[in-house]
Amino acid sequence: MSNAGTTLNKSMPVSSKPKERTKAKKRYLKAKKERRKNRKTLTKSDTGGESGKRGPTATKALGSSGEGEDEENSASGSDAPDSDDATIAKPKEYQEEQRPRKRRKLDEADPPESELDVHAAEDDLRLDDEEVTVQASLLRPRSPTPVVALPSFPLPKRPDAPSKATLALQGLDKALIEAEIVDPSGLLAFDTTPDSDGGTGLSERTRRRLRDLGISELFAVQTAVIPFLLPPSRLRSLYLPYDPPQDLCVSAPTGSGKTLAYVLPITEALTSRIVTRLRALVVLPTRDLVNQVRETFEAVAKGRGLKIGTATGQHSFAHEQAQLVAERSRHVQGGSSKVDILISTPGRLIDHLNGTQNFSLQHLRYLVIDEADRLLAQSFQDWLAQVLSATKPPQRSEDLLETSTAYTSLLPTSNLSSSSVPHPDALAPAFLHLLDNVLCIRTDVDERKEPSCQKLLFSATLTRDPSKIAALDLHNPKYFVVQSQTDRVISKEEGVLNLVMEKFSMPSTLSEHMIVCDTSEKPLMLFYLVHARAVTNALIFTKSAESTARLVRLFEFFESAMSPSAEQSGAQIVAKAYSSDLSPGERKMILEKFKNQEIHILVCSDLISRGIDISHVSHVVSYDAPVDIRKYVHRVGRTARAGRSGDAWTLVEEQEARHFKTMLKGADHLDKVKRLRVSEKDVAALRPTYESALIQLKEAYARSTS
Ligand SMILES: Nc1ncnc2c1ncn2[C@@H]1O[C@H](COP(=O)(O)OP(=O)(O)OP(=O)(O)O)[C@@H](O)[C@H]1O
Repeated sequence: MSNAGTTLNKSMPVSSKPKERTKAKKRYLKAKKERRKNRKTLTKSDTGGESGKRGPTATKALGSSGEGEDEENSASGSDAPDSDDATIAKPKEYQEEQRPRKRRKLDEADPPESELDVHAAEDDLRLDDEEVTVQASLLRPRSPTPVVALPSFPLPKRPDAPSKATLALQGLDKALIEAEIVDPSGLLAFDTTPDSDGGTGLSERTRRRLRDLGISELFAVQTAVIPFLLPPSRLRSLYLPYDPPQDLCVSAPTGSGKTLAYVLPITEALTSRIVTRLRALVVLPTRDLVNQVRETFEAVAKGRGLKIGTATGQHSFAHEQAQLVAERSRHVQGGSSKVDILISTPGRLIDHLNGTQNFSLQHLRYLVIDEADRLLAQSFQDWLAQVLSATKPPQRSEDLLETSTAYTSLLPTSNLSSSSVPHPDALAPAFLHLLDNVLCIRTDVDERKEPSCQKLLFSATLTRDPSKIAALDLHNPKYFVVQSQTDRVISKEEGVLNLVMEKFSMPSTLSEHMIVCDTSEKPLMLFYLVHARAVTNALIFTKSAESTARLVRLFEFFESAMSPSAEQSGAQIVAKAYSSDLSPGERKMILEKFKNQEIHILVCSDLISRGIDISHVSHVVSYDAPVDIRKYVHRVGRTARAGRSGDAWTLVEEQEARHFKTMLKGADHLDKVKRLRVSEKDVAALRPTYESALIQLKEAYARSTS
């Protein structure tokens, strides 16, 4: 408004005779009023008062003064328009179009009614602008109530974007998200006093036994798992038909003590058993591991009277049957077992399930799947589904008759002899309803009895593959993830993500190196490591049994040429092959010799890359680089076990370097593997011997093929 006033002031200088002009204005206004009155009277008489029928054309014909009146009405508010003028109201856009430019400019500044009139007579009259402005502000309608600012709606608050970790955790199994992250440095020392178990959950007897074995503290994974598996003694019960136990998944680095984490609680829990039944089954991928775990069980359970058996195919099937089952002449519904604990490979286990009378898993309290990711990837005879179904009673029918036939129909026909005798005490609680000759009358309050089998999964590279995990049908599983926190304390989310993203934890005492070299130089690099870097007490991994045998022969030629006198004096470095080409007996003997340090270097395929625990292994060499991170983790994990230090070396061919580095990078591990550059100067002294050993090897192969 003030702007408009200023504009007027400049463009219309005030006249020298204001008084006479004011009178003239009054006269003009009066005349104008008269004219308007007359015109209205005329219009009414013309239209007979039907102003509503007037169109825009008629309105236009009224001339400029009429138009001004329209604006006057609109300015006075649309709520109570003068009835006549309202009828000729035109759309705003239309009015805008008709107005002269100058008028429009003033309108924009919201002129008062009186001002409009003044402009209508602008050619004749010059008004004092300020006077007009004051009048205008006085004429503007005012609200009877004080104007209060309306409360504004609060602006919608944008929620904080979820963190990357939260997004990555979406869709994961709830049990996995709620995993417990365990710090590997958390050791728990214990003593052998009878009054307190020191938080271990172990009996005085077990603690004393551990002391005898040279163990005085529990490792981190054991401090987490043992109390979980051994609740307070009053709650310990072998069968929990109405409250089946929570299953368990454990991911912990290699050499962190996972075996004792299940051997100790199983031994402790089964010590109180009265009748021998097959109550613990440990499944492992190889015979060597079965033998190793058996030794651990025997060491811990010494003097407890627990019977421990193995099934690996190392002995004849009939021999194993005789070792495992007591009653084989007639069918016993509850099964018959000579062992409390069975350690087996999956293949042989299936053989016994299908072919050994009275071999039953219905009493199973613990089902341990060690190296779980490897075993779950193994679909041999659908072993897992068969084992799981053997732990459960056959589908229960509401009709007793049906259930008993349902069960018998599942049994091999050879089992259904007329001498089949039910032994009520031999049946597991969840199987009791299957008794042929016991009439049970069900009521509505009967609760379903569940099998009490608790599944325990262990690995350093636990899978989170949902399809594999789903096949296990886990019951309310509890996850423990042991992860190195050397740099900083990691959050629970991070811990779970590391597991999901396969960023596996390695022993903190492990040093890792890689040598990138030409393929033809790999044997020379190995000899360099043995002679210049004192790499003995070592496991050397190759990609196949064939390359294992060839490398051992080359090594022998090289050593003989390198120090012929050492051979006679017995100071030579001894390398032997360990592969699937050897018989089980030979393998056992070689492994024993290596453990006794009569063999200094064991060249092997991935047959023993998992689980094997040989305490004095101080070096691991991947002669052929591993193709995936799991293989790498398990290979290098044969050293730096149980808190000891160790070195891992990987010989990477130039064309493999990119893949190897990408693999390590994907596991967030590239910076941990130091590159060792071996120059020609470093190997110069070894080269002539190496070349002569190569010639000898060629000749030896030529002889054997001719
Ligand atoms: N509390 C302990 N105190 C001392 N030594 C222990 C303890 N627990 C386990 N060990 C030893 O640590 C070594 C490694 O244990 P174990 O073989 O159970 O490791 P692991 O976690 O199963 O490794 P992998 O994943 O390679 O199979 C074994 O020699 C075992 O005897």
